[in-house]
Amino acid sequence: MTAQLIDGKAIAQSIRQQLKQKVAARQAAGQRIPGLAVILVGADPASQVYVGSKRKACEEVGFISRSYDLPESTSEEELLALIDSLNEDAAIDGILVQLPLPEHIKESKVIERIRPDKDVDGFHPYNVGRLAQRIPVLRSCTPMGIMTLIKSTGIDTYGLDAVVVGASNIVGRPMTLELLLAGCTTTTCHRFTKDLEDKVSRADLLVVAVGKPGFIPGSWIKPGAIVIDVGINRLDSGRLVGDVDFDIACERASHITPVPGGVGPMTIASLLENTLFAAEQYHD
Ligand SMILES: Nc1nc2c(c(=O)[nH]1)N[C@@H](CN(C=O)c1ccc(C(=O)N[C@@H](CCC(=O)O)C(=O)O)cc1)CN2
Repeated sequence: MTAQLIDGKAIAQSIRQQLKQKVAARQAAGQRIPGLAVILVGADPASQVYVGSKRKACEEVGFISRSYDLPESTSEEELLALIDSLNEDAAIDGILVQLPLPEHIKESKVIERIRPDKDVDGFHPYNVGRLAQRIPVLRSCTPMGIMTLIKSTGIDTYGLDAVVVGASNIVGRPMTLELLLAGCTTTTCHRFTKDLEDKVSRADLLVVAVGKPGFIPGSWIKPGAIVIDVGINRLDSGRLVGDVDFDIACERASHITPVPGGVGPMTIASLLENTLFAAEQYHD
């Protein structure tokens, strides 16, 4: 078997195209243009790339894009004060603070300061709690994008055995909640999980978000499984690879996401979808 590639780059592009048309229609109807504020603290090179892509995508669909590049030395109080002012800014529908933050700033405090109706990252405990209670509103971008990719395969998720490897707040935990909502029997694996191979090899649907190149050997993949690789690892050669041994996994899986061009672009497409959602549902 050779797996079918799930083309996140193409799907994300089509979402951006649809959003562009919706924004143009709002403009033609004399409605307000949605606004997204993107905050970067420090100069982490990967974060700079991701923030740059978010701002570019924002402008491409016609949103108002506000950029705040703050020095590494920014205090927690200064960042919270900026969030307070954006919370009250009527032109801004979404506030995104790029993670990770410098160590002297407490992430949970920053996330909780963003008003839940402007939390387009979907990280606020209110929004994660809504997802946990099956009444999602603003959903975490990477898991939301992954659900769009899975839907694009046309496969019915009800009753599938799903395994999520990684239990971060950004991906693993909200991913588990999304899959539960989609009717999967879901196992979340983490650093204390015993016999990972046993869990992974039973997965009809596998999501891996660990950040270690080749962490999951291809031989562990259940024949016919759907494999979603969230990892983005840059090798010394400069090549980007995922967390799954792609070549062997391709021989066993039915569907697989590539790295790059799989989950990454969907994170950004979901952020834009959330920003329009916030404008329409909360601020119009
Ligand atoms: N506030 C947030 N911080 C972070 C998030 C997030 O959703 N919100 N997620 C990750 C990083 N991330 C978004 O910020 C992200 C990662 C990767 C991509 C992407 O398009 N990747 C490309 C490859 C890009 C490259 O050349 O390096 C791909 O996979 O094709 C977009 C966004 C952590 N922080």
